[in-house]
Parts: sequence; structure tokens; C-alpha cells
Amino acid sequence: MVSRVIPVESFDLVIFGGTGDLARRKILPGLYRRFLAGQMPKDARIIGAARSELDDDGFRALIRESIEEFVPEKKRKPKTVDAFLAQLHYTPIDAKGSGGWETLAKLVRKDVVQAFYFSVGPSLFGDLATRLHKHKIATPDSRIVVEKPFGRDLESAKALNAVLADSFDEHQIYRIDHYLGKETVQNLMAVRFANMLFEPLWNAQYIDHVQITVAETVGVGGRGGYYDKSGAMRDMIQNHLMQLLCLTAMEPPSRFDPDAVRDEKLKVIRALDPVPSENIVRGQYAADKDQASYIEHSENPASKTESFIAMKVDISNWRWKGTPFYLRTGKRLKGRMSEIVVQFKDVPHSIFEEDAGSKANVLAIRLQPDEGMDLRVTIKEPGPGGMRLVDVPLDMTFADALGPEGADVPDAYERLIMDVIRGNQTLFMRGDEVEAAWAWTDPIIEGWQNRGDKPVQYEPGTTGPEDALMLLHRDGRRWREIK
Ligand SMILES: NC(=O)C1=CN([C@@H]2O[C@H](COP(=O)(O)OP(=O)(O)OC[C@H]3O[C@@H](n4cnc5c(N)ncnc54)[C@H](OP(=O)(O)O)[C@@H]3O)[C@@H](O)[C@H]2O)C=CC1
Ligand SMILES: O=C1O[C@H](COP(=O)(O)O)[C@@H](O)[C@H](O)[C@H]1O
Repeated sequence: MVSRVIPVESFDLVIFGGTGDLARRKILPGLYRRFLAGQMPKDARIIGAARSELDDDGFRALIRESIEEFVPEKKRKPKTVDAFLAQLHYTPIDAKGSGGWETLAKLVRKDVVQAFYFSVGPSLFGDLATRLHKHKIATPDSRIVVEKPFGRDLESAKALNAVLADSFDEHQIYRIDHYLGKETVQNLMAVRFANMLFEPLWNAQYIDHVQITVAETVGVGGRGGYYDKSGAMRDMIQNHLMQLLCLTAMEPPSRFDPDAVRDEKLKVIRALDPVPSENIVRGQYAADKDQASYIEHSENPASKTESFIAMKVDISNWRWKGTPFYLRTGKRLKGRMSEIVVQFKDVPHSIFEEDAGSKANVLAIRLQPDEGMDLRVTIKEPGPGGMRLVDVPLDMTFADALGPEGADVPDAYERLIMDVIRGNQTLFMRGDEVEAAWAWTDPIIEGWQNRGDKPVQYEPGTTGPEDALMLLHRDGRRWREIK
């Protein structure tokens, strides 16, 4: 199977924070892969901008190192790397001062797509937007790409939306949630809305519950300072898991276009019930033999921030009333695994013996690793032993089903940046969506802060605190294994 690469229009993409970790690890290696795939026009330009006093050659040398480190060897063709680097430029700039802005104004072309990626700390997002406007660099068609975190509560998110709105219209603002760029997340929409099979059953009448797990093996590492002010709720639930929940729970949009999809997601967020404390489990990873504990990583001995959270979420609408969504995410867990599991109900009446072994259907949508889907169905166990039932997987690992092209899916950032250049906002969060997500999250966080709740300790390399298992056990359910 040959995947179609549709080249985008020519562009100038300015990456503020072009020398930073995200740019070097994800954004520029991703753009190199798009160049290699033939999607980036030969006269497109990528302009790094940060305070460091580099010139074009210095920036190219830095990004050559990034490509060597973050792009697999088989994709690093020397001539292609050189050709890609020739399209890179650099200009020093201070987001908070006046230095560099006049030069940038002269550098950026007005007759191609203009995009400005804010890959700097969130305290600089407003400064960048204001200066782009003040120095008349941006045009009414320019796009700005805003990294996470988008605020840390409703008030700060509203303030940031307001400051961006002073200089840019909503159709110019691309708020990144990189989970929306993951191939399987988009496939969730294809599975739901391009097949007749699932949608008629996709409701509380036929679905017992949904589990969304994003498990990581890494700890907070060098990001302890940021993470301790954030925690799993702000870092993962408010954005990535919320988006996965929305795409799973939303009504079919009338079209696959930005506002139709985002309107439906917004309705889901607004239908989420407040979550009582008994439906939330928070944990912090302890030390193990050669690795520091969360407390050591965060350098805050009194920290009450969670590195793990599990919660039961109810949605008050006709489709989902009575079908809980269990969310779980944490660091230093047993495995790296992100998946959405849709657990169907048992058949209403079994015609087989009670001990025949019938099991309810399960649809598991794997985001990572081994992107794909797995539907468990019950069949007769082969052989002459009577009507014994067994559940078997209808496994669709993309790499197996689609050949090498299926395994070679673009990374989330590359996909999303190409969408920015194409001017497609479908996989980006709208301002009201982000605010609604904070409006749901804030009272939950305030609840545990007001009560002074402390997270429980959990052993690294496990599935998190025991209490998280109990959250489902007490409802007669169990989590899927983290592998
Ligand atoms: N790293 C990651 O994995 C992820 C990061 N993000 C988000 O991406 C953004 C960038 O993160 P990350 O790359 O890790 O951060 P880094 O601290 O690694 O990089 C920050 C960048 O901003 C530049 N910078 C800092 N101050 C200024 C200034 N006053 N004017 C112009 N440039 C400035 C720095 O260069 P210089 O010092 O030369 O100015 C550097 O290029 C953040 O909002 C973060 O939350 C989101 C998800 C994951
Ligand atoms: O945004 C974030 O996501 C990563 C997990 O992303 P993934 O693509 O590797 O699953 C998480 O580690 C980080 O804490 C968070 O800020």
C-alpha cells in the first residue's frame, strides 16, 4: 500500500524557541521527515528564533545534531539532510524586549503561508503575540501555534485567550494537543464514523464502561520544577485524556471540519459531571533501588502533587448516562501503554450452558506502542468437545494490516505542523473548548487542595496505587493489564 503525500504550499515557519528541547527533539526532526517524504516545498523556509546569538550556520549545525540523535539512521540520507538544512535560517530575538523584531519583520515573506510556532515557556506566549502584531509582522492570514500548557486554570486560560485575541482571530490560533496528531486518535474517528458496525452500539445501552489509560515508564526527570506545579491532572487529564474522552464520547459531527468536530467535543466537556473525591485516586511514585522518588525529582519535600491519577467520570447526556469512563495516567509505571478500551455489555440472554465461557466484546484502540485496534469476539472453541466458547482477538495492528506504510506513520508533531500550513484547525483545540476543560478541572483540584489531600505512595514499575484497582473492583470491573 502506497500512502499519498500531498505537498503543502510554500511557507515561512518561524519557530520561537528554535534552540529549545521541544524544537530539537520533536519539531525539527519531524519537519526533516516531512521533507524526506516530499511534502515540504523546496522554497519553504524554517526560521529558528531565540535569544542565543547564532547565525544560520550555527543553527544548522545544532539541528544536524538533532537529526543525528532523533531520526533513525535508515532515514538519514546525507544529501537529503544537507538539502533540508539549507532551508533553515536563524535570527536572534528577545520575546520580552525589542531586539530582533525589525530584522524578523524584514525576513518573513508576505507572499507565502506564514506560521509562527510558540515553542517557548508559556509566560512568553502573550509577549510573542503582541510583538508580532505591533511590529506588523503577522498578516490577517498568518497562523500562530501555541504550545501547552494553555493556562493553569480557567482564569489564566481566559486571560491568555484574551491576550491572543487582541492580535489574532480565532481562525489564526492553533492550540496544540499533540495527542490529537497521533495516528490512532484520528483512526478512532474513522472507525466510529466510516463504519456501520460500531455506531449503533456506541451508547449506554450496549457499552458497559470505557477505560482510557496513558501509562508511562519515565519519571518526571529534569522537568520536576514544571511538573510539581502541574501534576498529572493539569499535565495529562485536562488536555490529552480529555481529548481522548471527547473523541470517544462525542456525537457524530455533521462534517469532518474544524468547527463541526469541535462543537461536538465541547458539548461532551460541558456534559461532564463534577467528580466526587471518592471517585479519584492520586499517587506519587516512591524511590526504587537505583531511581529517585517523585519527591526527590520535584525537589519539594512537602510536595502534594500527583504523578498518578485514576478517576471515574460520568457524562450526563442521553447517550452515556450510566456508562462510566475510567481515566488513568501516571509516571514510572509498569509499561508504556496508551489505549482506549470500550467494554461492551454481556448478551442479554445466553443460549449456552452457564459454564460455556461466554465473554462480552471488547474493542481496544491502541495509541502506542504498536498502534492498532483489537476487537475481542466470542467463538466456538474448535474441536469435538461440545459448545465451549472462547474469546479471540480480531487484531488489526496497522503495521501488519497495511504493510510497511502502516508502521511508518508520521509523528504527531509532523502531522499537526502540516495541518497548520494547510490551514486545517480540526485537530487543534478551540478557545472555548480549553476554557470548558478548565472549568471542569478547577473544582476537582480545588477540592483536594481545600481538603489538604495527599497522594498515596506507589511502587515504581507497578500499575500504580492499590486504590486505583479498587476504584473499578467496587463496581465489579477491572482495569486492562498494563503491559
Ligand atoms: N520539551 C517537551 O517535551 C515539551 C514541551 N512543551 C512546551 O513547549 C514549550 C517549550 O518547551 P521546551 O522546548 O522544553 O523549553 P526549553 O526551555 O528547552 O526551550 C525554551 C526555548 O525558548 C527560548 N527562549 C527563552 N526565553 C526567551 C526569550 N525571552 N525570547 C526568545 N526566546 C526565548 C530558549 O532559547 P534562548 O535561551 O536562547 O532564548 C529556548 O530556545 C513550553 O511551553 C513547554 O511547556 C510541551 C510538551 C512537551
Ligand atoms: O504533554 C505531555 O505528554 C507526555 C507524553 O506524551 P507521549 O506522546 O510520549 O505519550 C508526558 O510525558 C508529559 O509529561 C506531558 O507534558
